[in-house]
Amino acid sequence: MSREEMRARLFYGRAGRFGVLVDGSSEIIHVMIKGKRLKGVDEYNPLAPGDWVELDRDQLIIKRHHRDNALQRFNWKQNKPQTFCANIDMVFCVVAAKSPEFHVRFLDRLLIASELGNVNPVIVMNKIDEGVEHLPEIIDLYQSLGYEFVLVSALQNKGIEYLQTISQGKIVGLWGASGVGKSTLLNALEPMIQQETGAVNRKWNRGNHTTNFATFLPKSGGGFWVDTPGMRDFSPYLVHGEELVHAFPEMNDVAQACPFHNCMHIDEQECAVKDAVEQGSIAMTRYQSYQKVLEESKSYQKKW
Ligand SMILES: Nc1nc2c(ncn2[C@@H]2O[C@H](COP(=O)(O)OP(=O)(O)OP(=O)(O)O)[C@@H](O)[C@H]2O)c(=O)[nH]1
Ligand SMILES: [Zn+2]
Repeated sequence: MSREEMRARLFYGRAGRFGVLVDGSSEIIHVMIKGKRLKGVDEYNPLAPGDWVELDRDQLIIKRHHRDNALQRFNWKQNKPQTFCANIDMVFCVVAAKSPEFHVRFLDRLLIASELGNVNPVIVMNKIDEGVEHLPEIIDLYQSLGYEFVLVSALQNKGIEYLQTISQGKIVGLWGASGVGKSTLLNALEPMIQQETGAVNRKWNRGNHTTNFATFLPKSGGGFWVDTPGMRDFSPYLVHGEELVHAFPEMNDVAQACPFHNCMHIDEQECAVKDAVEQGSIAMTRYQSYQKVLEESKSYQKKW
């Protein structure tokens, strides 16, 4: 790194202006990308909260550093991948027990995108005060896959301390469908943040991009919360169809036994994954999630 260049971390941004913290500094400065476009990056948003960037001596962003991980989806409106945040420690996949109605496929999509993005997911089921009696099988299934499944009520302050404990000092993303209670949860997790959240959002999320960007919010005791916009539909972004199987912990090993080494586990005559689904060792709902996500990715991928 030359003396003129500075490494900085991006905290928020929108409409071409980004709030960054330069290494060694404690004050956020507002900067832009040099020439408005980052070389070689063709994404809906070239930069996301959590990105490490390089600034030149005029404090213009000239480079995005390699990402260790990222939360992404495919943005159908823009026909491009969209990154919510990068370089985080874990993500809470937030679902609601009853309202909005719990959909196993939506949860799978959050998990798939977390796995594809190389971010460790924790399933957080909120609004358990509305009842979970219909859900024990679901909880069993996801626990058997190795996922942590935490039951909470943001409204009644249940399970909140546990979430605080497991996320102590970490950078934690929150994502989920619209209305599952992410904002309420964030306020329960971080009562001090309440006002600040509003202030940051008001300032940076004005206009018609309101629902599209994530923001880093400081946690008491170190680390950050990364609040993402509520989503109505959600498509994990697949660079190649082949990578999808790796997002399923229960399929990964089984797939090694498929006789065709390019097996996509869909139409092939012999397939270890399909056999496992028939035998019940892979849940049908999970396989259906696999099929759907693979199928829809074909419409934005030119070739496999
Ligand atoms: N019963 C119950 N309701 C809750 C709980 N947490 C949140 N809610 C309610 O759910 C509704 C949606 O909560 P929000 O926090 O706005 O949800 P959100 O996920 O941030 O929604 P978006 O802004 O659309 O992403 C509100 O009416 C909350 O009061 C809970 O633990 N129990
Ligand atoms: Zn197969």
